[in-house]
Amino acid sequence: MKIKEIKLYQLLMDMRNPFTTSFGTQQKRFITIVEAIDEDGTSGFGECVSGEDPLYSEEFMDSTLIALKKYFGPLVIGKEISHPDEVWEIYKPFKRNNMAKACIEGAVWDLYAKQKGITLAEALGGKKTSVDVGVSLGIEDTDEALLEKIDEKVKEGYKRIKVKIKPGRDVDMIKNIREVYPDIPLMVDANSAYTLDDIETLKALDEFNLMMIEQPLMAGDLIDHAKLQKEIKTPVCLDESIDSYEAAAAAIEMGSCQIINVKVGRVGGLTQSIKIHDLAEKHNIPLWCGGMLEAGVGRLHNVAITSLSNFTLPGDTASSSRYWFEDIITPEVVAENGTVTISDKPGIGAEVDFDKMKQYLVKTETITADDQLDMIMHN
Ligand SMILES: O=C(O)CCC(=O)c1ccccc1C(=O)O
Ligand SMILES: [Mg+2]
Repeated sequence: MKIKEIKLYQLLMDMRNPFTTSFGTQQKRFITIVEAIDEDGTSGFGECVSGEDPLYSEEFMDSTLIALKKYFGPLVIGKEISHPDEVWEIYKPFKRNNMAKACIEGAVWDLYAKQKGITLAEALGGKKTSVDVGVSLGIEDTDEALLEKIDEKVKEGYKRIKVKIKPGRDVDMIKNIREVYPDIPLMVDANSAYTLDDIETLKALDEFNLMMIEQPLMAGDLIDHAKLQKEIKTPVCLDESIDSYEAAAAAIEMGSCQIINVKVGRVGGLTQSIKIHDLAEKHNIPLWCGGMLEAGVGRLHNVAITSLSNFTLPGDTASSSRYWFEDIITPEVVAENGTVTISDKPGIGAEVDFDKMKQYLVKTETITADDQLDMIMHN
């Protein structure tokens, strides 16, 4: 394939429910959709998952938009690409900016699958035809309000419930949940809100038969996570800390976690996700696919990567309707009884609906062969 043009659609979508984590509360989501158009007219789609502000990681929507326009778009336009793995190689000299890299790479993967007439899941080497999913619930003002949400999601059949915690909204809250639901598959996500000084709190959480504690400490603190994992029996799951294949390898070797949450954008794309998948499988580290409040395109990429064999735990890819009044794809992602069926249509398996997208569109940018790489450094 040879990409002729890349279109970036920046969207602003209202969320159906406010979502609160230890970072704060959000009610709107900025999203960038990438369309990579091949010489033969086929389009592949990707979605940039960076946050609006650099709270989850260093990337944010304005930074990724610049990175896409200035580097990662021009770097692939007009190049003969025979396999999507080559995109990571092309981007290699350019450090980090993983979410920006991943969304174009994802569009190239979709394009590749469409040209081969196979599903994205098949192109990635996935064998499953459906995937199990759970749901991630934000912090609520009261435990009663959270219990109501849990009740709703348990009834909808989600395969596990994840609740966000932060200092002051942790042990008592989990105790109250466990009193009502002693047996549901339950886990917590701290988004790095604790340090080892909070070890007593984290040890107290060890008593509630949680599936895992996700990212209790700061990203980068692989050593402290290893120390923590030695002190508790609940598996530590890493999210923010696993920002590359190398970080995954280090975390596994040091015993910093027993479970990894793979987010395609965070690790730099689908090729890197597969590499982490294969390594984790070899080391008996189960995986699940995390979410970044994605619109439909990102949601379908998550479903596709979850089709790989070592994604054995339910992920965060809940139904489109949990997040959006109307998603931008047809059909939307639907979890029925906690299971999403993978479409057998080529690529991501649904149409990007430009009419639906119009209502959210803030701006469109087009990158063409005229947009040469503009750098101070020269080879
Ligand atoms: O439902 C989702 O998309 C996942 C929600 C979620 O937990 C999350 C949302 C935004 C940023 C980080 C996280 C996280 O997994 O830590
Ligand atoms: Mg997380």
